[in-house]
Amino acid sequence: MMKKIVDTARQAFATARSRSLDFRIKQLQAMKTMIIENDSEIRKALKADLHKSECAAYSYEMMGLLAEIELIIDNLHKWAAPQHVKKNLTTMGDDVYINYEPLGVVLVIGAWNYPLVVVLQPVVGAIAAGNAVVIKPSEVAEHTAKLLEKIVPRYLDKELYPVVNGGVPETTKLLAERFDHIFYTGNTSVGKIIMQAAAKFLTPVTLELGGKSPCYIDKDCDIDIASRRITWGKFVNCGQTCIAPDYVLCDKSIQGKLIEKIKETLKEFYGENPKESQDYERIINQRHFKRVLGLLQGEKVAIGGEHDESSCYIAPTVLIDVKPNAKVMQEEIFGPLLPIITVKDVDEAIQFINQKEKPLALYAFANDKKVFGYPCVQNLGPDC
Ligand SMILES: NC(=O)c1ccc[n+]([C@@H]2O[C@H](COP(=O)([O-])OP(=O)(O)OC[C@H]3O[C@@H](n4cnc5c(N)ncnc54)[C@H](O)[C@@H]3O)[C@@H](O)[C@H]2O)c1
Ligand SMILES: CCCCCCC=O
Repeated sequence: MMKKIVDTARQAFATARSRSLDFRIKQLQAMKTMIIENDSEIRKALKADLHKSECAAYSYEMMGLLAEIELIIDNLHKWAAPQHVKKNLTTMGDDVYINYEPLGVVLVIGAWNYPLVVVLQPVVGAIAAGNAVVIKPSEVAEHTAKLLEKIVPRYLDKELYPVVNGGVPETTKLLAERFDHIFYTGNTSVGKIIMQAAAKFLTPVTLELGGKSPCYIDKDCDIDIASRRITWGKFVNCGQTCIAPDYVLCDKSIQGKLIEKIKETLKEFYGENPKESQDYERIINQRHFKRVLGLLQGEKVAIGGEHDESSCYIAPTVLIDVKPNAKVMQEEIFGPLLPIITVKDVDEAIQFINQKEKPLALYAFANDKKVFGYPCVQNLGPDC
């Protein structure tokens, strides 16, 4: 079955219809229409999968996707045009230019945490570049996956852009086929499996993986702003965001104020009881609920800690006095737990981070223009 789907996409690509810029733009316009016409179905699916609010569904999933489609439609003719190249001694007798060619059949494998945008955004790019695309949503976000399987063929070319649903066995079978590019979003262990499968055909890959994203707060920076931005970045989508601040490193003298400010901000964002807030998401399933709860065991809770297995609810939780070798420090948390570890200065913070795996993202709140040799990230989250 997988072979048939990929062969059909390859034959459709061979007809060259996906190469025409007008065709690509029509497909992208159709995807835009699909999102707009199925707005309420999409919001329902995201609610069922992750308890996303209407506002979160639009702001974090649909808005970026629509903006990306519009940006590409507006610029595709310019971006896809051959680029002039200056001649040199070896090319002086030739017509010299760079011509952009589609790769062929692309496989897009998505993750469950932002199950619409993480799946469709790479598809948008692959269509714009003239490819056929086999679309594999995450089975973990089952409502969104089923919805994509239902609506995509109603709007897009069915042969060029098939949606394949299923779990590990189906994805494994898909990966046995030859693709011309694989775009995978998900955890690092599976990323290695994807890269191995691609290596068999020397297929190039794009791997959007996870990891730890430390946050450093200097004692002389604006704690109100830092805690507000960290609270947003950490607890949006119940901590299930690839680049969510994973843990905080700060001076002991500011820990108390930081906790107090995070508490205040949580109340403002989610009210007295986040469980009753329409704006607070849920852990995707019981397996991940148990995994996150396992990271909480034995740790000292400064805020939150409440949980309810039947609804996969874990309150926004801040942990203190966490040991550098605690379990919660060993793996990407991917849930609403925020450990705070005190350090005496930025050098100790750097040393701490360098002992661990290379961070995915690094957030620094400091008055210095540069920390860790990089420009400071000052704008995590809404500045309001
Ligand atoms: N860098 C980014 O842009 C980005 C964005 C979102 C999520 N992520 C990362 O993704 C991770 C969360 O996603 P996840 O991995 O739990 O998602 P997941 O469980 O949905 O897996 C991702 C995809 O891999 C497939 N898959 C799973 N196991 C497989 C196997 N053994 N062989 C072949 N295919 C397999 C699944 O079918 C799914 O389509 C986190 O680490 C997060 O940081 C990264
Ligand atoms: C706030 C939207 C972020 C989407 C990032 C995807 C990674 O998890």
